[in-house]
Order: sequence, then C-alpha cells, then structure tokens
Amino acid sequence: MIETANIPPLLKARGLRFSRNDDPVFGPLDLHVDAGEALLVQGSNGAGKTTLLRVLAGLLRPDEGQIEIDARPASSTDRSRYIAYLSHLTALKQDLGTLENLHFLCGLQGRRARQMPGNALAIVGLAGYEDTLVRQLSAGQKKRLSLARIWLSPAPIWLLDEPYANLDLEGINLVNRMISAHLRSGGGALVTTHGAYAAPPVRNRTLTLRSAAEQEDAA
Ligand SMILES: Nc1ncnc2c1ncn2[C@@H]1O[C@H](COP(=O)(O)OP(=O)(O)OP(=O)(O)O)[C@@H](O)[C@H]1O
Repeated sequence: MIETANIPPLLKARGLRFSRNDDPVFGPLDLHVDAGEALLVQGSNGAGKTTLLRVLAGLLRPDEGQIEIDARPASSTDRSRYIAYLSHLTALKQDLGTLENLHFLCGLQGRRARQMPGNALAIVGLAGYEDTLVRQLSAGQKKRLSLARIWLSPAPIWLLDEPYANLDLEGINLVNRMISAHLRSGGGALVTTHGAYAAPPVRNRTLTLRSAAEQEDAA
C-alpha cells in the first residue's frame, strides 16, 4: 500500500498475526490508515474482522507484528488518546439516560472541541430522548447513541466494528456523513463491513479477510 509522502500514517501495522489455540485467525497482515482516509475491512462471518479491531485497540495481544500510532510503537497511553472504538458491545450504562451517558463518557474520554453531548444527540437523531434510559432504547437507537459517543471523542482514529448494523437507511447515511466529516477534519477510520452496505463516499481502500475455512477452500 502506498503511503502519503512524508506524513506518517495515523495507524500502521506490520506483519500482524493472530491465532487462537494454534488456529490462525488472520495474518501476517500489513495495513495502514492515513489521515483523511478510511480502510474498509471486509470479510464473511468469522473472517476475523472483530478480532483485528480488538488487536488494534489493544484488547488482544497479537502473536507477531508491530502496531504504530503516529509513527510510534502503540502504547496504552497513545491508544487511549488516539483511538475511539465502536464495538458490538455498546459501552453504555443501561440505567443512565442517554444524555447522562454522553456526559459520563466525555468525562472519561474527553471531548472534541466545540461539540456538546446535547448537540451530538441531535446529530444522531435522538433529540427528545435526552432522559430516556439506555435500556429502554431500541437496538438501532443504542447504535445511534454509540455513534454520538464516537462523534464526541477527540480521538483521530476511529475503529468502527459494523457501524451500519441495526441501522435503517437514514442511519446508514448518517454513519457515512459522520465518517466523511471526521476524515475531512484530518481523522482516519477503519471500518468493518460484510460488504452489503454502501461504503462511505470518501477516499477509501479495502482489506479483505478470509476465514480459515475459506483459506482452505482456496488452497
Ligand atoms: N472469544 C472467542 N473465543 C474463541 N474463538 C473466538 C472468539 N471470538 C471469536 N472467535 C473465533 O475467531 C474467528 C474470528 O472471529 P471474529 O469475531 O473476529 O470474526 P468477524 O469477521 O468479526 O465475524 P462476524 O462478521 O460474524 O462478526 C472465528 O472463527 C470465531 O469463531
């Protein structure tokens, strides 16, 4: 993959390999995400997309390989400053209201300049739900609230695991608008998808992962 001259990628991995109980999940993989760019990680169920994001986020240790953030070996401090991770698990407090959740999370992760929780709720289509408890939201509304958390994060690297899941068409367009705006402001994103949704209309590249069974079939 070609790197933008003289500007180090926001995120770079070299020779990244992960296995479970000696069964390979992915790798060795080389990848990078530049500022202003989205890397789409595609693959069928079980191909290793979530595992890759968890390794990049520092939640799983790779068997081999190096991960760099802004040209430095990724440390936990760098990860907490640079990475916003949208996972299948929402990281939301079920018994707090939506607005309270965002205030709480901004207290933990900081906040993007000039962005406020109430405004973020409106951006994701949850105006009027400020006091609704998270456990009373639908799956799609929870996803929207999680997207508001990502939107408020000051971290430049977004790791988005299936951001389109549970969303209606308007929600899918919302994700694409959010990613586009984030990239325009100098951020980068790594987005997993089964490939069934429109990709964000931004400069993007694709990395395709194959499950162990698919690799055997191809051999
Ligand atoms: N906690 C776990 N313990 C053991 N094996 C796991 C665990 N999580 C995932 N796996 C296995 O690792 C492989 C990769 O799973 P992963 O969740 O990364 O795939 P994915 O591409 O994200 O799939 P999906 O599209 O279904 O979300 C699969 O074979 C899966 O069965």
